[in-house]
Amino acid sequence: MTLSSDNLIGGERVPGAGTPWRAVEAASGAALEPAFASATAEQAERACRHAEEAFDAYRETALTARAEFLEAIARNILDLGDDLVTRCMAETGLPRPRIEGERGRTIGQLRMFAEVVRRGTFLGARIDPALPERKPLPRPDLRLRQVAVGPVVVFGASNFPLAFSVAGGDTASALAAGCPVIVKAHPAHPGTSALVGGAIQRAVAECGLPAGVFALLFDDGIAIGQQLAADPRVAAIGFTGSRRGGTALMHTAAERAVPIPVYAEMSSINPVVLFPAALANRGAEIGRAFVASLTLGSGQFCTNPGLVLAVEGPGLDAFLAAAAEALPGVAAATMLTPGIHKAYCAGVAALEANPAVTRVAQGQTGSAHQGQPALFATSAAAFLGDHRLAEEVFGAASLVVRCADAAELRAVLDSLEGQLTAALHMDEADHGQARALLPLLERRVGRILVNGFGTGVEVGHAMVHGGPYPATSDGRTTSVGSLAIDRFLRPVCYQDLPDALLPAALAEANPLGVPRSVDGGPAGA
Ligand SMILES: NC(=O)C1=CN([C@@H]2O[C@H](COP(=O)(O)OP(=O)(O)OC[C@H]3O[C@@H](n4cnc5c(N)ncnc54)[C@H](OP(=O)(O)O)[C@@H]3O)[C@@H](O)[C@H]2O)C=CC1
Ligand SMILES: O=C(O)CCC(=O)C(=O)O
Repeated sequence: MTLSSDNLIGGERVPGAGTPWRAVEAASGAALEPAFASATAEQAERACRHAEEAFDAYRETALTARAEFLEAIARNILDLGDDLVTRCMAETGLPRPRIEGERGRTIGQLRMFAEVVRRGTFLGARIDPALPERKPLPRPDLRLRQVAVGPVVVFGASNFPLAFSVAGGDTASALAAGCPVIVKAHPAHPGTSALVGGAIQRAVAECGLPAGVFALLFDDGIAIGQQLAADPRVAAIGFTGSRRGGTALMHTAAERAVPIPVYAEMSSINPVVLFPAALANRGAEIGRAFVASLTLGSGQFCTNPGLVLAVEGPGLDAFLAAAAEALPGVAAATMLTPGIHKAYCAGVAALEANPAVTRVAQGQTGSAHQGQPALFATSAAAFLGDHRLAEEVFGAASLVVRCADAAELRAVLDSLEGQLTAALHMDEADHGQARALLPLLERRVGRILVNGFGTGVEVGHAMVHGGPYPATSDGRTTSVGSLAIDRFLRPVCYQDLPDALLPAALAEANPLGVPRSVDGGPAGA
């Protein structure tokens, strides 16, 4: 399969301009063909214009047609076959099972959103029928539905080249909502992005949709992303990446003449709380499971367990001893980009240099592009006195905080910024202590899980992959699961519109057969 390096705009392949750049093979640092050229400002402008032109027609597509479009994207991605897998492996250094698994997740996610669209629940149709005889004032006929917000810009993530990238959760949920999508490809995997972008562009044509429904733009700098974020036709942004990148986009979006929402998933250290009974009963077992989660995918997950909290005692000692025994057996693994590798090494070096921190164990050393796993420990007092210890080290490094008692452990949790997840390791005898922490955890995190680790987010209807700032820019939302569609919808109320003028979802006969509430309850109740 020939790999095109063109931008995809308005149904066409459009070569970029300027100095060519190439993807880097993660394992060797060698340049990969073909050369990519960044989109021009005019091309980004054109993508926005096409998206705006496509918006009204696309947002009113029949629900079945939109669902079939999402399914066609899934099918076309699968049809890319091994070309997609091998290119993705080369660009990211991630192993085949991971890429194949991520492809399955991406396809499953698109199909889940197809089902969400078919059901029509996301339209949130509500009817308060007119009460003309009501005293002292009659009530008008009120009907509400959710409508798509407008063109959405998606920034592909470096660490999930499929599931959080060109056809990932942000794109799938925005398309499901009825929003055209413009993707700014991540320069760490442009070939993967080109292949997946082509699959979406083909699906647009096969389904007879307006060509502006999808665009893919390449850039190895921030100019195109900033331009897109500032474009008045763009209505919302989806982003997964660094805190610096996410907050820069938040600022751009807030400073526009018409500010728009940015849904950025950024940094998280995902506290793991080890309760006393669980530690006493199976501290060593938890230590081994923790090392497996810490080092999965070279730790390059925003859900990676970067902080462990426990009260001092023999159980914690057993946990640390088991982790210290397991970690040296773990090989160093290729990291996604030289930049991410460098940032990881700098984060580990800062922990090494901190006099209040001791190194518990290290994994094996590797090549110049591989990250060496590392586990550190510190006291609660030191952690509370040094905010740098709470910063994310993106990769397979974690910090154990030894607490004198439950009150100190609570104080450490209370000091944390917003997080994606908190993992609690507990046995039945720990329930009382865990219950006491739940209200605090609810304030800090998006997902609380028991006897597991946060890596490997399930794509479903009850999933929350979000959390208070800086885990995300808007803690009211999730970027994974069917609720992610709500980010790209807004409610419109129709008051006293004649039936003939109402959108089909709200017409009296309910021709779409979508679920609707009447007077706040189920229709017909
Ligand atoms: N929490 C998480 O899930 C993740 C966190 N990270 C963190 O991010 C670090 C860097 O990784 P990376 O994936 O490159 O993340 P970045 O946030 O640096 O980049 C993500 C995307 O946003 C773009 N971007 C970055 N800054 C801006 C800006 N100011 N204006 C417009 N666009 C911008 C990038 O463009 P370009 O690259 O072309 O400059 C890229 O397309 C990692 O070391 C890690 O700490 C990374 C991945 C996931
Ligand atoms: O753990 C996962 O499955 C998802 C992690 C994630 O969203 C990320 O690393 O950006």
